[in-house]
Amino acid sequence: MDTSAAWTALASHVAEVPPMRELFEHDPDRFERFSLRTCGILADYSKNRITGRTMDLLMDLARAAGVAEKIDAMFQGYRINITENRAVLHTALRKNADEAVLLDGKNVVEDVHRVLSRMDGFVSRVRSGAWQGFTGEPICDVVNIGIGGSDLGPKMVVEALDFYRQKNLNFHFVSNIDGTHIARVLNKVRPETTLFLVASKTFTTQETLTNAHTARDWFLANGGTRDGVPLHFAALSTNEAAVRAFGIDPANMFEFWDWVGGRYSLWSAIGLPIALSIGMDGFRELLAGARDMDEHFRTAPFERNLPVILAMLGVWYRNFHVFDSHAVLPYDQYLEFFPRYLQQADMESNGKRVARDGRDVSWDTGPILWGEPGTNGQHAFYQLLHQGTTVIPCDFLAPVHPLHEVGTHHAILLANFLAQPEALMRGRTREEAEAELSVLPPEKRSALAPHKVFPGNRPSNSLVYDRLAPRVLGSLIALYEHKIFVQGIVWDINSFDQMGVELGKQLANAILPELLEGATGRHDSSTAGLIRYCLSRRNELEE
Ligand SMILES: O=P(O)(O)OC[C@H]1O[C@](O)(CO)[C@@H](O)[C@@H]1O
Repeated sequence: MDTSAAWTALASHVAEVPPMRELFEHDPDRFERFSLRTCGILADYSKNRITGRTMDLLMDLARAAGVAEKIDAMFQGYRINITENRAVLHTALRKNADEAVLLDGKNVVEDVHRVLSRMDGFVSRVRSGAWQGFTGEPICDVVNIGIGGSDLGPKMVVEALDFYRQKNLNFHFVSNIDGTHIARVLNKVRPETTLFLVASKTFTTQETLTNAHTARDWFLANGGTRDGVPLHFAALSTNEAAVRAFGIDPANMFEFWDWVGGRYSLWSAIGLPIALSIGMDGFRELLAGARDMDEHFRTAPFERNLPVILAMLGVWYRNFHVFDSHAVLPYDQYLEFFPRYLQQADMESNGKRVARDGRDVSWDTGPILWGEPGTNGQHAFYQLLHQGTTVIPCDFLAPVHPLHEVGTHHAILLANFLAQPEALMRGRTREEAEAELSVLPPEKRSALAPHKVFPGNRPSNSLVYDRLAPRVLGSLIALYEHKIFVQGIVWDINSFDQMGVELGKQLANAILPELLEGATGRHDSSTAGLIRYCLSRRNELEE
């Protein structure tokens, strides 16, 4: 890849791009040239270190990498997850019922809509109160037990769409094996009125099964009856045998399939908490928003294709400027968990060091993704964004309209949302800093001025939508999914496995019996020393 003509051209082009301040001064139409409106989102990418030529070269690279062919292959259900020999068909989860996607000759869209209608029935019974617990009371609390993709997606969306939540239902998400997590939730709910959703694609994940057992034990120890278990436990999974073995009736299981990656699963039965919260119509709107973005991604020319543009800008910074990290900064409190959700989507997908053919890559792959809602982040880490020695490309997101009516908050929020990218781009020169300090005596002025200089030329994208609603949220999530996909193609990695999470799990499984039995096995001196310390301190603390 890094020896291709497109790559080489980009490498020598880096030095040709003038600072953004200059580019804006010379081109009053820069916003029009480098912004795009699609699927309810206005994306302004003009505050990037790009010229028209940069974008041409980036699109050449996308073409050379075979992005168009790979998009087709994904949508058609080819087994592009080569290490697991699986299709990657989360896009089929948002197809209309009259569409078809064939996998091994079977139309998977029929399966998708069969499960959607089962979800529909369940959701309306729970929401209307027709679904009753073992004492005849309706459900008030839904506890989703899952981790990774079986937690982050539904949790992020339930929180993001809390405005639309049916208010007599409360949602809780338990993921961590740290017993504190489930204990704190169980303290807040009653067995009579709680519905547990055990969400796990594989139904073998240690954290989820341990938490699910704890929940069931708590249910039975607090008045719940064995006959009541089916009224309070449902499973969201691909693994019917394991669901049965756990003791959940398959009648209470909402199915999905191995062609849905965990981090792409919120559109499947894993989205049941979302549907319970906002209703099935709302869930279908979320799917429709993703479908809008799928269509845009599948059909728009690269030059007007938002996921491709954002992906290639990311490649520009990661590979040609060697920027390590990328910040996602929603100026929308409802999107509090969006960066955390994207961490799995992006870093589990593209945190790879081996190319599809098994050879080590000689180029950088996925960045570190992180972020926090604005304006909170401004008072924490923005100092580094503006004046640190490292450059961090940012995505700023904001709604034009809030979903509340409290005072002037939204104008203040938007002012900050608009000012931060401007400040990052413009910076402040030494002359400007000195001019601001003109009231000071010259020696004080020159001592202080360097500290007030902002280098500027720091890139960002601004994404604006009308107001956070299921449809636009669906589009936003799918936008990032496809961005990640395109980058994986350019980096020639398999974005759909996650083997990097295995080794730690295996070693933890080896250490667990040592902790339980109080013995230390064969480890390096550091790990052995830590195990010995924990064992002896534990004994001392328990005495
Ligand atoms: O849904 P499951 O099978 O419990 O897996 C949970 C998570 O664990 C992983 O396999 C590894 O962390 C993720 O990819 C997945 O989302």
